Amino acid sequence: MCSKRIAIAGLGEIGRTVARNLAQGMPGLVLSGIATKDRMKAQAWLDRESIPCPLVSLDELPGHADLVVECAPADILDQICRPMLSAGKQVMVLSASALLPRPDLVGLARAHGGQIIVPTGALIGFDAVSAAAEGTIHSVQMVTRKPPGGLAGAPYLVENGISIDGLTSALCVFKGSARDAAAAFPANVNVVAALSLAGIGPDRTTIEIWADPAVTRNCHQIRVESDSASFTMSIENIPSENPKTGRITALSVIAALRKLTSPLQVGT
Ligand SMILES: NC(=O)C1=CN([C@@H]2O[C@H](COP(=O)(O)OP(=O)(O)OC[C@H]3O[C@@H](n4cnc5c(N)ncnc54)[C@H](O)[C@@H]3O)[C@@H](O)[C@H]2O)C=CC1
Ligand SMILES: O=C([O-])CC(=O)C(=O)O
Repeated sequence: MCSKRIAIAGLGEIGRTVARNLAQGMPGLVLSGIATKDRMKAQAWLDRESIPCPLVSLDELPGHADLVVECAPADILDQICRPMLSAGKQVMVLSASALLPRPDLVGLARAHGGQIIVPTGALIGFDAVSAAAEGTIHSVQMVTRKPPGGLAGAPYLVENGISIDGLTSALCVFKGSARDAAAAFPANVNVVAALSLAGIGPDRTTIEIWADPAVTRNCHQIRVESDSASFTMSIENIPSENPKTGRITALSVIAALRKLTSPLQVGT
């Protein structure tokens, strides 16, 4: 049987870990292409890691892959998804915040037999949330606490003149819907965007975001009330070299990729 060809768009924190794992060998999957901004830097990294893989442009991805892992800046989500979905292929989307204002991409997938897969990423418990969503979920509330460096530069902070430099105690910088949070913090709370898609949608899912100098991890707490169960989940993510991104995110992608071809699937 032919292996499923997996390409990566964005060779940063997540992309490099996924590339390394695919290159080391994952049953039924093969690393087939990488699209990156800086080709020279990417080629030097591939050489150092002894990973043979073609570097391709974003519009060449459909010719090289059955599935693209999108782990690039949010503003190029469209450029990655459109060609793949129009060709009836799959995209695993990490920039979930950028997906919320683009329901047309789901329409495109539907029209052409393509698929968008949003992995659990840096969060937890999408199995329980999506199971509860088969019944009636009354509310999904999330609280995120990050070290200030994990929120630095977010558009909402800049536009509203909110300084988080030199904080000595926790500051609530945002309270509102997942939809508004995703627009306000596009590179910081993809987690709540993904959670909203698993559950009751971006307008009914709520989040508080705290800049907290007392934490060293990206901490997320979720409370779900539904007609089948009430549950509280929390995760404390160790930041990767990119302080915005928890280390577990790339591992979630690898686990989701492994499920695509595994003879045993565990979890919803
Ligand atoms: N869903 C989730 O749970 C999570 C999602 N994310 C999101 O995943 C995405 C990737 O995160 P990281 O790997 O940490 O980011 P990163 O900043 O480390 O890597 C992004 C890479 O994309 C490359 N890039 C820039 N422009 C490009 C272009 N035109 N074509 C191809 N590549 C380009 C950059 O050079 C960089 O290497 C981000 O949007 C981030 O916000 C991050 C953490 C958790
Ligand atoms: O959602 C994100 O973009 C990243 C995040 O909170 C984490 O890694 O814990």
